[in-house]
Amino acid sequence: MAAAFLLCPRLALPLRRGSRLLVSCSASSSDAAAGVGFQGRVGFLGLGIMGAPMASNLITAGCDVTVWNRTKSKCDPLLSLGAKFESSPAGVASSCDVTFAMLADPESAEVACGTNGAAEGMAPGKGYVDVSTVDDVTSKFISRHITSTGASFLEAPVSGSKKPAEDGLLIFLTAGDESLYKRVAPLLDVMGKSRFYLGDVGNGATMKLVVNMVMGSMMVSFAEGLLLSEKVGLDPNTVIEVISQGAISAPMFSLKGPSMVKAAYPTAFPLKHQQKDLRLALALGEMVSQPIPTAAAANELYKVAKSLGLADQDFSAVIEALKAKVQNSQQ
Ligand SMILES: NC(=O)C1=CN([C@@H]2O[C@H](COP(=O)(O)OP(=O)(O)OC[C@H]3O[C@@H](n4cnc5c(N)ncnc54)[C@H](OP(=O)(O)O)[C@@H]3O)[C@@H](O)[C@H]2O)C=CC1
Ligand SMILES: O=CCCC(=O)O
Repeated sequence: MAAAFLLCPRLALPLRRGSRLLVSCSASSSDAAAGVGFQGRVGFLGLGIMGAPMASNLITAGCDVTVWNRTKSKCDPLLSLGAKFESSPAGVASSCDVTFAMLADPESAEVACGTNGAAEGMAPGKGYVDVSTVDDVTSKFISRHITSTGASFLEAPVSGSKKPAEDGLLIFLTAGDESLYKRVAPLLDVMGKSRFYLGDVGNGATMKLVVNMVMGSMMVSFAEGLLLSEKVGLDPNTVIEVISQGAISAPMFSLKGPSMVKAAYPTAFPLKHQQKDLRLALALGEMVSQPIPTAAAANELYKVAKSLGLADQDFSAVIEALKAKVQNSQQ
Protein backbone atom coordinates (compact mmCIF):
# COMPACT_ATOMS: atom_id res chain seq x y z
CA MET A 1 0.00 0.00 0.00
CA ALA A 2 1.45 3.38 -1.00
CA ALA A 3 2.09 5.94 1.69
CA ALA A 4 0.06 9.10 1.07
CA PHE A 5 0.28 12.44 2.82
CA LEU A 6 -0.90 15.91 2.08
CA LEU A 7 1.13 19.00 2.73
CA CYS A 8 -0.24 22.51 2.98
CA PRO A 9 2.57 24.43 1.31
CA ARG A 10 1.00 27.87 1.42
CA LEU A 11 1.25 27.82 5.18
CA ALA A 12 4.96 27.20 4.94
CA LEU A 13 6.19 29.66 2.31
CA PRO A 14 6.71 33.15 3.63
CA LEU A 15 7.75 35.37 0.71
CA ARG A 16 5.10 37.19 -1.30
CA ARG A 17 5.12 40.19 -3.62
CA GLY A 18 1.56 41.42 -4.18
CA SER A 19 -0.57 38.34 -4.61
CA ARG A 20 2.24 36.24 -6.13
CA LEU A 21 4.40 33.85 -4.20
CA LEU A 22 8.13 34.46 -4.39
CA VAL A 23 10.72 31.71 -4.01
CA SER A 24 14.43 31.82 -4.28
CA CYS A 25 15.34 29.99 -7.47
CA SER A 26 18.80 31.30 -8.12
CA ALA A 27 21.54 29.16 -9.63
CA SER A 28 23.75 30.60 -6.90
CA SER A 29 23.31 29.14 -3.45
CA SER A 30 24.01 32.47 -1.71
CA ASP A 31 20.56 33.96 -2.26
CA ALA A 32 18.50 30.82 -1.80
CA ALA A 33 16.36 31.12 1.34
CA ALA A 34 17.39 28.23 3.58
CA GLY A 35 14.69 25.63 3.95
CA VAL A 36 12.28 27.07 1.40
CA GLY A 37 14.35 27.97 -1.65
CA PHE A 38 15.11 25.98 -4.77
CA GLN A 39 18.68 26.25 -5.93
CA GLY A 40 19.25 25.83 -9.62
CA ARG A 41 17.96 26.33 -13.11
CA VAL A 42 14.51 25.08 -14.08
CA GLY A 43 13.61 23.63 -17.49
CA PHE A 44 10.08 23.50 -18.85
CA LEU A 45 9.01 21.34 -21.81
CA GLY A 46 5.50 21.75 -23.24
CA LEU A 47 3.81 25.14 -23.28
CA GLY A 48 0.20 24.29 -24.04
CA ILE A 49 -2.88 25.38 -22.09
CA MET A 50 -1.36 24.14 -18.81
CA GLY A 51 2.39 24.36 -19.37
CA ALA A 52 2.45 28.04 -20.38
CA PRO A 53 0.82 29.42 -17.21
CA MET A 54 2.78 27.01 -14.99
CA ALA A 55 6.10 28.11 -16.49
CA SER A 56 4.95 31.72 -16.35
CA ASN A 57 4.28 31.42 -12.61
CA LEU A 58 7.77 30.02 -12.05
CA ILE A 59 9.27 33.00 -13.90
CA THR A 60 7.10 35.47 -11.98
CA ALA A 61 8.25 33.83 -8.76
CA GLY A 62 11.86 34.61 -9.68
CA CYS A 63 13.01 31.27 -11.10
CA ASP A 64 15.63 30.96 -13.80
CA VAL A 65 13.53 29.14 -16.42
CA THR A 66 14.53 27.65 -19.78
CA VAL A 67 11.74 26.58 -22.14
CA TRP A 68 11.18 24.36 -25.16
CA ASN A 69 8.02 23.58 -27.09
CA ARG A 70 7.50 21.52 -30.27
CA THR A 71 5.74 24.50 -31.85
CA LYS A 72 8.38 27.11 -31.18
CA SER A 73 6.11 30.16 -31.40
CA LYS A 74 4.44 29.14 -28.12
CA CYS A 75 7.75 29.93 -26.38
CA ASP A 76 7.57 33.62 -27.35
CA PRO A 77 5.32 34.90 -24.52
CA LEU A 78 7.55 33.11 -22.00
CA LEU A 79 10.70 34.53 -23.56
CA SER A 80 9.16 38.00 -23.21
CA LEU A 81 8.78 37.31 -19.50
CA GLY A 82 12.49 36.49 -19.25
CA ALA A 83 12.70 32.77 -19.97
CA LYS A 84 15.69 31.34 -21.83
CA PHE A 85 15.28 29.08 -24.86
CA GLU A 86 16.88 25.80 -25.91
CA SER A 87 16.20 24.20 -29.28
CA SER A 88 15.71 20.63 -27.98
CA PRO A 89 14.53 18.81 -24.84
CA ALA A 90 18.09 17.47 -24.48
CA GLY A 91 19.39 21.05 -24.56
CA VAL A 92 16.99 22.08 -21.81
CA ALA A 93 17.83 19.06 -19.65
CA SER A 94 21.58 19.53 -19.99
CA SER A 95 21.42 23.23 -19.13
CA CYS A 96 19.02 22.87 -16.19
CA ASP A 97 19.11 21.20 -12.79
CA VAL A 98 15.48 20.17 -12.84
CA THR A 99 13.25 19.83 -15.93
CA PHE A 100 9.46 19.78 -15.88
CA ALA A 101 7.39 18.32 -18.74
CA MET A 102 3.72 19.16 -19.38
CA LEU A 103 2.90 17.18 -22.51
CA ALA A 104 -0.24 15.82 -24.11
CA ASP A 105 -0.27 12.03 -23.91
CA PRO A 106 1.71 8.76 -23.82
CA GLU A 107 2.93 9.34 -27.39
CA SER A 108 4.70 12.52 -26.15
CA ALA A 109 7.08 10.26 -24.21
CA GLU A 110 9.38 10.76 -27.19
CA VAL A 111 10.16 14.20 -25.71
CA ALA A 112 11.90 12.39 -22.86
CA CYS A 113 13.04 9.20 -24.54
CA GLY A 114 13.48 9.93 -28.25
CA THR A 115 16.34 11.39 -30.27
CA ASN A 116 17.41 14.71 -28.73
CA GLY A 117 15.03 13.86 -25.91
CA ALA A 118 15.45 15.05 -22.34
CA ALA A 119 17.12 11.80 -21.24
CA GLU A 120 20.07 12.64 -23.50
CA GLY A 121 20.71 15.75 -21.41
CA MET A 122 20.26 14.07 -18.05
CA ALA A 123 23.06 13.16 -15.64
CA PRO A 124 23.50 12.30 -11.95
CA GLY A 125 22.27 15.15 -9.74
CA LYS A 126 19.63 16.30 -12.23
CA GLY A 127 15.88 15.70 -11.96
CA TYR A 128 12.97 15.17 -14.36
CA VAL A 129 9.43 15.95 -13.18
CA ASP A 130 6.66 14.78 -15.50
CA VAL A 131 3.45 16.67 -14.79
CA SER A 132 1.60 15.34 -17.87
CA THR A 133 -1.37 12.96 -17.55
CA VAL A 134 -0.26 9.54 -18.78
CA ASP A 135 -0.75 5.94 -17.68
CA ASP A 136 1.52 4.16 -15.21
CA VAL A 137 3.11 2.07 -17.97
CA THR A 138 4.26 5.19 -19.82
CA SER A 139 5.39 6.87 -16.65
CA LYS A 140 7.51 3.85 -15.67
CA PHE A 141 8.96 3.74 -19.21
CA ILE A 142 10.02 7.40 -18.95
CA SER A 143 11.30 6.83 -15.42
CA ARG A 144 13.55 3.97 -16.63
CA HIS A 145 15.02 6.16 -19.38
CA ILE A 146 15.69 9.06 -17.04
CA THR A 147 17.07 7.05 -14.12
CA SER A 148 19.35 5.00 -16.41
CA THR A 149 21.38 8.23 -16.79
CA GLY A 150 21.80 8.51 -13.01
CA ALA A 151 19.22 11.34 -12.80
CA SER A 152 16.09 11.24 -10.61
CA PHE A 153 12.47 10.95 -11.74
CA LEU A 154 9.22 12.20 -10.23
CA GLU A 155 5.77 11.94 -11.79
CA ALA A 156 3.48 14.75 -10.70
CA PRO A 157 0.26 14.96 -12.74
CA VAL A 158 -2.09 17.73 -11.70
CA SER A 159 -5.70 18.13 -10.76
CA GLY A 160 -7.07 21.53 -11.70
CA SER A 161 -7.48 23.15 -15.08
CA LYS A 162 -6.46 26.30 -16.97
CA LYS A 163 -7.61 28.82 -14.31
CA PRO A 164 -6.02 27.02 -11.33
CA ALA A 165 -2.85 26.73 -13.44
CA GLU A 166 -2.92 30.50 -14.02
CA ASP A 167 -3.66 31.16 -10.34
CA GLY A 168 -1.01 28.74 -9.02
CA LEU A 169 -3.70 26.59 -7.41
CA LEU A 170 -3.06 23.15 -8.88
CA ILE A 171 -3.05 19.90 -6.90
CA PHE A 172 0.03 17.75 -7.52
CA LEU A 173 -0.23 13.95 -7.40
CA THR A 174 3.40 12.98 -7.08
CA ALA A 175 5.19 9.64 -6.97
CA GLY A 176 8.74 8.46 -7.50
CA ASP A 177 12.01 9.75 -6.09
CA GLU A 178 11.19 11.20 -2.68
CA SER A 179 14.32 13.31 -2.39
CA LEU A 180 13.52 14.91 -5.75
CA TYR A 181 9.99 15.49 -4.44
CA LYS A 182 11.41 17.34 -1.44
CA ARG A 183 13.88 19.23 -3.62
CA VAL A 184 11.23 20.55 -6.03
CA ALA A 185 8.58 21.16 -3.34
CA PRO A 186 9.18 24.95 -3.42
CA LEU A 187 8.53 24.90 -7.18
CA LEU A 188 5.38 22.78 -6.81
CA ASP A 189 4.24 25.28 -4.20
CA VAL A 190 4.59 28.13 -6.67
CA MET A 191 2.38 26.29 -9.18
CA GLY A 192 -0.02 24.57 -6.81
CA LYS A 193 -2.07 24.79 -3.64
CA SER A 194 -1.41 21.27 -2.40
CA ARG A 195 0.65 18.19 -3.13
CA PHE A 196 0.34 14.51 -2.38
CA TYR A 197 3.30 12.13 -2.29
CA LEU A 198 1.97 8.68 -3.22
CA GLY A 199 5.01 6.41 -3.20
CA ASP A 200 6.22 4.42 -6.17
CA VAL A 201 6.19 5.64 -9.77
CA GLY A 202 2.80 4.81 -11.28
CA ASN A 203 0.73 5.73 -8.23
CA GLY A 204 0.46 9.40 -9.23
CA ALA A 205 -0.51 8.46 -12.78
CA THR A 206 -3.18 6.01 -11.67
CA MET A 207 -4.56 8.42 -9.06
CA LYS A 208 -4.93 11.03 -11.79
CA LEU A 209 -6.68 8.59 -14.13
CA VAL A 210 -9.14 7.51 -11.42
CA VAL A 211 -10.01 11.16 -10.69
CA ASN A 212 -10.43 12.03 -14.38
CA MET A 213 -12.46 8.90 -15.03
CA VAL A 214 -14.97 10.09 -12.41
CA MET A 215 -14.89 13.61 -13.88
CA GLY A 216 -15.50 12.40 -17.44
CA SER A 217 -18.52 10.33 -16.38
CA MET A 218 -19.90 13.15 -14.23
CA MET A 219 -19.76 15.52 -17.18
CA VAL A 220 -21.71 13.09 -19.38
CA SER A 221 -24.34 12.59 -16.69
CA PHE A 222 -24.64 16.36 -16.25
CA ALA A 223 -25.00 16.85 -20.03
CA GLU A 224 -27.77 14.21 -20.08
CA GLY A 225 -29.56 16.03 -17.28
CA LEU A 226 -29.35 19.41 -19.02
CA LEU A 227 -30.73 18.00 -22.28
CA LEU A 228 -33.47 16.02 -20.54
CA SER A 229 -34.55 19.07 -18.55
CA GLU A 230 -34.95 21.09 -21.75
CA LYS A 231 -36.88 18.28 -23.38
CA VAL A 232 -39.40 18.14 -20.51
CA GLY A 233 -39.84 21.90 -20.45
CA LEU A 234 -37.59 22.88 -17.54
CA ASP A 235 -35.13 25.76 -17.60
CA PRO A 236 -31.65 24.17 -17.59
CA ASN A 237 -30.25 27.26 -15.85
CA THR A 238 -32.61 26.57 -12.95
CA VAL A 239 -31.44 22.94 -12.95
CA ILE A 240 -27.85 24.19 -12.59
CA GLU A 241 -28.90 26.42 -9.68
CA VAL A 242 -30.77 23.58 -7.95
CA ILE A 243 -27.80 21.23 -8.36
CA SER A 244 -25.45 23.89 -6.97
CA GLN A 245 -27.39 23.99 -3.70
CA GLY A 246 -27.67 20.25 -3.12
CA ALA A 247 -25.56 17.25 -2.21
CA ILE A 248 -24.25 16.72 -5.75
CA SER A 249 -22.99 20.29 -6.07
CA ALA A 250 -19.60 20.45 -7.76
CA PRO A 251 -17.66 23.49 -8.95
CA MET A 252 -17.50 21.90 -12.41
CA PHE A 253 -21.29 22.06 -12.86
CA SER A 254 -21.57 25.73 -11.91
CA LEU A 255 -18.48 26.61 -13.94
CA LYS A 256 -19.33 24.80 -17.18
CA GLY A 257 -23.15 24.63 -17.02
CA PRO A 258 -24.08 28.18 -18.07
CA SER A 259 -21.91 28.10 -21.20
CA MET A 260 -23.09 24.56 -22.06
CA VAL A 261 -26.66 25.90 -22.06
CA LYS A 262 -25.48 28.49 -24.62
CA ALA A 263 -23.67 25.77 -26.63
CA ALA A 264 -20.33 27.55 -26.00
CA TYR A 265 -17.28 25.48 -25.10
CA PRO A 266 -14.24 27.75 -24.51
CA THR A 267 -11.37 25.32 -24.09
CA ALA A 268 -9.94 24.83 -20.63
CA PHE A 269 -9.58 21.05 -20.73
CA PRO A 270 -9.55 19.80 -24.34
CA LEU A 271 -12.08 17.07 -25.07
CA LYS A 272 -9.39 14.96 -26.77
CA HIS A 273 -7.47 14.81 -23.46
CA GLN A 274 -10.57 13.78 -21.49
CA GLN A 275 -11.15 10.97 -23.98
CA LYS A 276 -7.49 9.97 -23.68
CA ASP A 277 -7.86 9.79 -19.90
CA LEU A 278 -10.98 7.63 -20.15
CA ARG A 279 -9.22 5.36 -22.64
CA LEU A 280 -6.28 4.99 -20.24
CA ALA A 281 -8.60 4.45 -17.24
CA LEU A 282 -10.42 1.71 -19.14
CA ALA A 283 -7.09 0.01 -19.83
CA LEU A 284 -6.31 0.27 -16.13
CA GLY A 285 -9.64 -1.37 -15.27
CA GLU A 286 -8.90 -4.08 -17.82
CA MET A 287 -5.51 -4.73 -16.23
CA VAL A 288 -7.08 -5.51 -12.84
CA SER A 289 -10.32 -7.03 -14.21
CA GLN A 290 -12.43 -4.26 -12.72
CA PRO A 291 -15.66 -3.53 -14.64
CA ILE A 292 -16.15 0.23 -15.19
CA PRO A 293 -19.26 0.28 -17.38
CA THR A 294 -20.26 3.90 -16.76
CA ALA A 295 -16.83 5.18 -17.78
CA ALA A 296 -16.90 2.87 -20.80
CA ALA A 297 -20.23 4.36 -21.91
CA ALA A 298 -18.95 7.90 -21.33
CA ASN A 299 -15.85 7.12 -23.38
CA GLU A 300 -18.05 6.17 -26.34
CA LEU A 301 -19.70 9.59 -26.23
CA TYR A 302 -16.37 11.43 -26.14
CA LYS A 303 -15.32 9.36 -29.16
CA VAL A 304 -18.48 10.45 -30.99
CA ALA A 305 -17.74 14.07 -30.01
CA LYS A 306 -14.23 13.74 -31.46
CA SER A 307 -15.67 12.37 -34.69
CA LEU A 308 -17.88 15.49 -34.83
CA GLY A 309 -14.73 17.65 -34.90
CA LEU A 310 -14.89 18.71 -31.24
CA ALA A 311 -11.51 17.31 -30.10
CA ASP A 312 -10.00 20.73 -29.38
CA GLN A 313 -13.11 22.21 -27.76
CA ASP A 314 -13.60 22.00 -24.01
CA PHE A 315 -14.63 18.55 -22.81
CA SER A 316 -18.06 19.97 -21.91
CA ALA A 317 -18.73 19.89 -25.67
CA VAL A 318 -19.52 16.20 -25.15
CA ILE A 319 -23.12 17.43 -24.81
CA GLU A 320 -23.05 17.94 -28.61
CA ALA A 321 -22.56 14.19 -29.05
CA LEU A 322 -25.74 13.61 -27.07
CA LYS A 323 -27.59 16.19 -29.19
CA ALA A 324 -26.40 14.35 -32.31
CA LYS A 325 -27.69 11.06 -30.88
CA VAL A 326 -31.10 12.65 -30.22
CA GLN A 327 -31.22 13.96 -33.80
CA ASN A 328 -30.23 10.58 -35.23
CA SER A 329 -32.89 8.80 -33.18
CA GLN A 330 -35.54 11.18 -34.54
CA GLN A 331 -34.65 10.59 -38.20
N1 LIG B 1 -6.10 21.49 -19.78
C1 LIG B 1 -6.40 20.99 -18.59
O1 LIG B 1 -7.38 21.41 -17.95
C2 LIG B 1 -5.58 19.93 -17.96
C3 LIG B 1 -4.74 19.11 -18.68
N2 LIG B 1 -4.03 18.14 -18.05
C4 LIG B 1 -3.13 17.26 -18.78
O2 LIG B 1 -1.93 18.00 -19.00
C5 LIG B 1 -1.36 17.66 -20.26
C6 LIG B 1 -1.26 18.92 -21.12
O3 LIG B 1 -2.55 19.45 -21.24
P1 LIG B 1 -2.84 20.83 -22.00
O4 LIG B 1 -1.80 21.82 -21.69
O5 LIG B 1 -4.26 21.12 -21.71
O6 LIG B 1 -2.72 20.34 -23.49
P2 LIG B 1 -2.35 21.12 -24.82
O7 LIG B 1 -2.92 20.27 -25.91
O8 LIG B 1 -2.74 22.55 -24.74
O9 LIG B 1 -0.77 21.04 -24.87
C7 LIG B 1 -0.10 19.85 -25.15
C8 LIG B 1 1.39 20.09 -25.19
O10 LIG B 1 2.03 18.86 -25.55
C9 LIG B 1 2.84 19.09 -26.70
N3 LIG B 1 2.91 17.87 -27.50
C10 LIG B 1 1.87 17.08 -27.86
N4 LIG B 1 2.31 16.01 -28.54
C11 LIG B 1 3.66 16.13 -28.62
C12 LIG B 1 4.69 15.33 -29.19
N5 LIG B 1 4.42 14.15 -29.80
N6 LIG B 1 5.95 15.76 -29.08
C13 LIG B 1 6.21 16.93 -28.47
N7 LIG B 1 5.30 17.74 -27.88
C14 LIG B 1 4.03 17.32 -27.95
C15 LIG B 1 2.17 20.24 -27.42
O11 LIG B 1 3.08 20.83 -28.32
P3 LIG B 1 2.56 21.76 -29.53
O12 LIG B 1 2.33 23.11 -28.93
O13 LIG B 1 3.63 21.71 -30.51
O14 LIG B 1 1.29 21.12 -30.03
C16 LIG B 1 1.82 21.13 -26.22
O15 LIG B 1 2.95 21.80 -25.74
C17 LIG B 1 -2.25 16.57 -20.84
O16 LIG B 1 -1.72 15.34 -20.47
C18 LIG B 1 -3.60 16.82 -20.14
O17 LIG B 1 -4.36 15.63 -20.08
C19 LIG B 1 -4.06 17.97 -16.70
C20 LIG B 1 -4.85 18.77 -15.93
C21 LIG B 1 -5.72 19.77 -16.50
O1 LIG C 1 -7.05 16.76 -16.37
C1 LIG C 1 -7.81 17.72 -16.26
C2 LIG C 1 -8.45 18.03 -15.01
C3 LIG C 1 -9.28 19.25 -15.04
C4 LIG C 1 -9.70 19.60 -13.65
O2 LIG C 1 -9.24 18.99 -12.67
O3 LIG C 1 -10.51 20.55 -13.54
